[in-house]
Amino acid sequence: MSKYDLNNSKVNPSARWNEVDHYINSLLLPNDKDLQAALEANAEAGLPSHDVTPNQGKFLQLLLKIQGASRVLEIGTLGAYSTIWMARALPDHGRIVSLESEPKHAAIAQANLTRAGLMHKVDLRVGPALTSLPDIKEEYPEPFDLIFIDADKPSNPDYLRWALRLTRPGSLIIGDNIIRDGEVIHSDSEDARVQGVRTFLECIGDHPHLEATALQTVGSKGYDGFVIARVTDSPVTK
Ligand SMILES: C[S@@+](CC[C@H](N)C(=O)[O-])C[C@H]1O[C@@H](n2cnc3c(N)ncnc32)[C@H](O)[C@@H]1O
Repeated sequence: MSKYDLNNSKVNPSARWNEVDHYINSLLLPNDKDLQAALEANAEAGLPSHDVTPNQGKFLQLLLKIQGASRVLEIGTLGAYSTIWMARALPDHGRIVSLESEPKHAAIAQANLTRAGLMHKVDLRVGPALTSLPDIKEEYPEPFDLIFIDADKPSNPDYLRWALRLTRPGSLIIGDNIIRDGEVIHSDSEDARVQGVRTFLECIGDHPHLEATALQTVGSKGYDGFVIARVTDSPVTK
């Protein structure tokens, strides 16, 4: 019997998800020393391993390229692993603004971005995102092409309100970690992160100018998923 036989109750399916991620990555992803160095520096500094997986980073990078994005906003930098993936997809004049509340995380992020030669494309702001966002609106009058929301989940409904102010028809808004091991379906959850994600998804679903879907994912970081919403110029029929 294969060790991956899911009918075998002794098998942990996450081992299979992990190995499939490794298989996919070995075939499709670049062997990038700066991305690897960023993960190593994050671990050495004791940062939580809450960065996107390599194949998710590549997915974000492809979305930026498909979107032709040159102005990107990220809420939740951590050690800038996702920032590096996205900054690599920007044109020469492109810019990614990344918001991080923890000074220690931001310092590691800055070192990782500097090592990767990307600091000239990144505006890294330290402080609670809800404090930084009004300044961003003042300083960046042009709408963002893509916003990646990946910080404290209870604030996701507020981040969505800001994202709608900072985008234009055609912009993409992406939210990470919205499945949460399936906990998202529990309306009576006492987890503020689950409730934040549920309200976020409900606001997206109710908004007349957002067309969206959410995908469940499995992989080396377990069972989770993301939502992708596109801002529309005319109301969406749902
Ligand atoms: C999931 S991690 C981000 C991972 C990163 N996007 C990546 O994939 O490499 C979330 C980050 O958001 C930061 N964060 C939490 N609350 C925040 C807030 N109110 N404002 C800004 N950043 C916040 C945390 O300190 C943490 O570094």
